[in-house]
Amino acid sequence: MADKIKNAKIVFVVGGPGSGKGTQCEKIVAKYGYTHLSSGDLLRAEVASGSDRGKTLQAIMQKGELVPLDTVLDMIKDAMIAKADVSKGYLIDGYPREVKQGEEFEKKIGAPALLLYIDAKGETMVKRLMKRGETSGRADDNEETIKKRLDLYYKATEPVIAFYEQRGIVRKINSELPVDEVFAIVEKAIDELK
Ligand SMILES: Nc1nc2c(ncn2[C@@H]2O[C@H](COP(=O)(O)OP(=O)(O)OP(=O)(O)O)[C@@H](O)[C@H]2O)c(=O)[nH]1
Ligand SMILES: Nc1ccn([C@@H]2O[C@H](COP(=O)(O)OP(=O)(O)O)[C@@H](O)[C@H]2O)c(=O)n1
Ligand SMILES: [Mg+2]
Repeated sequence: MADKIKNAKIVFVVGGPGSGKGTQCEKIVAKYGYTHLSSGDLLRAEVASGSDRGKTLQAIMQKGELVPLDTVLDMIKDAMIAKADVSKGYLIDGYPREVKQGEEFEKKIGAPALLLYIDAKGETMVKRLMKRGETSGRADDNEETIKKRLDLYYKATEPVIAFYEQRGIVRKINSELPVDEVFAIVEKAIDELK
């Protein structure tokens, strides 16, 4: 089954909480028709299903901690296979969260062609998430959990960027700019892929 996705273009979208990953992915989908898979959204869907597994996940996410690697990877892989026949490429949003997650993804699925590094200042991310929290209904968009997510991002996820920089596939995107200006930079990076 995994053979089907071996030749697909894979783009990792990495950045801190609230940096704007989801916002840019939506725009990429609209222009390029890629399949957007947000690992956070997949996990939230499992929570919403009310399953036992969802209950365990909810407790972890509420604390801003990382869900076990195999759980997330299996969900992403299943979702990729489900879209294999129609997909022009995949946006893997919010994964890998740590270097080990990237290594396992490559073992089980394949190598990314590009890593979009969505970069905003810590204070900007906190501000955006506090604002989003007014309406998002996300249990983790509160001050305490945001701080933990941010700490974990700097500790565990930033090394992912350094890891893929050695391969020359990282494109750093300044997401302090207005959304459309950010997207103009994103477009250049995606166009280079073709
Ligand atoms: N000014 C500005 N605001 C943005 C930009 N991108 C996103 N935002 C705002 O920041 C908030 C967070 O954006 P998301 O796209 O949900 O961020 P994310 O990186 O997917 O966040 P997580 O799902 O928490 O990982 C949203 O409410 C957006 O309105 C941007 O480029 N510029
Ligand atoms: N690869 C992933 C993605 C999300 N998660 C969990 O899901 C939560 C929300 O992820 P997200 O990508 O939607 O949001 P941010 O934390 O990036 O803002 C994280 O804080 C983690 O608890 C995870 O453990 N592993
Ligand atoms: Mg998101």
